[in-house]
Amino acid sequence: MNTNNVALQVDRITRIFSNGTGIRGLTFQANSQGVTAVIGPNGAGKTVLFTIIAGLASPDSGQVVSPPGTRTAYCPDVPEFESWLTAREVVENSALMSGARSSIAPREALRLCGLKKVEARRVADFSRGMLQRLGLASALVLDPDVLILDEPNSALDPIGRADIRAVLEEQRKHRCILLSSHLLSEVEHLADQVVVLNEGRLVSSGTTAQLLTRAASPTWNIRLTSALTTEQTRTSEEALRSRFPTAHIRFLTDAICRVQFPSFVQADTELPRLIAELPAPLFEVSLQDRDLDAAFARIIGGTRS
Ligand SMILES: Nc1ncnc2c1ncn2[C@@H]1O[C@H](COP(=O)(O)OP(=O)(O)OP(=O)(O)O)[C@@H](O)[C@H]1O
Repeated sequence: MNTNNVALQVDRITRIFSNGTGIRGLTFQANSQGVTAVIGPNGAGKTVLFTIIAGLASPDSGQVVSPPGTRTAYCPDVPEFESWLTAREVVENSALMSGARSSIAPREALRLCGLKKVEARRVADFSRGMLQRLGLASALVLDPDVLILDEPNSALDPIGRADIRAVLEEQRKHRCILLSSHLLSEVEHLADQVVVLNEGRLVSSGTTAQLLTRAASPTWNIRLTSALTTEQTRTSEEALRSRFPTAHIRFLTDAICRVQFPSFVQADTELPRLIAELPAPLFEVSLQDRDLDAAFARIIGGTRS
């Protein structure tokens, strides 16, 4: 393994439960700085994978390799704490457990995670969102090289999500962050690398841009400056379909033509030619569904058994 920039090498990890579910032969690596997101539908195997990487469970086979001395912290989706402790005591205890001088002091971690005002409150009255913030604060003071966050924003309101995103944007510069999330817009903002699991298998991985390009069957709406007659849309559709046989071409209205190409590569060469052959001048061209949700649906849709 090239240890220079790699914090984590997940090597053919398999864990199968007696009911046949689990994870199978997962292999990927994560860099020392940056965010690797693991995404997948419910039951895909994200939590099983994370607990193995964190050393809380053992795989049936395969291994997780990290440089010697790597410190790992794992934060479950809704962490549990002793209910009689205050938020500050929880984070201070966590800092004590780290046994090392952390680069983030407890009070700073509480502030970063938006808990300064409630640091003296007992966690018994904390909401799920506040517990998620507290879980992250407790993990940060451990100063981990690998920070594993299982759905860190599942219980957060939009302000909470923005707060945590800002914390992770800063923390990604210092450590390897491994996170899972069903909020793909958050993943798209944060992740340098995305690993897609489905039914326990790795079905795709790469940068967000690579995933979007690979999974895409890109579609454009082409709006014309003037409306066509019914006869014009019919003959134009026929002519374009015979000139561009691999594209799906359909007039949605008398002034909007929808075109879908099998790949971006093909669209790069064919879309300008197709626009030049339309029977009226162009008003605008807009790319449809260019987000991770759409790519994810296509990746998962294409692998469901
Ligand atoms: N202790 C266990 N015993 C039996 N099956 C288990 C156990 N833990 C997990 N599984 C199964 O392994 C599969 C993966 O579960 P996991 O919790 O990792 O999914 P996930 O991707 O985290 O899902 P979600 O998005 O719903 O949190 C599921 O089918 C689950 O039922």
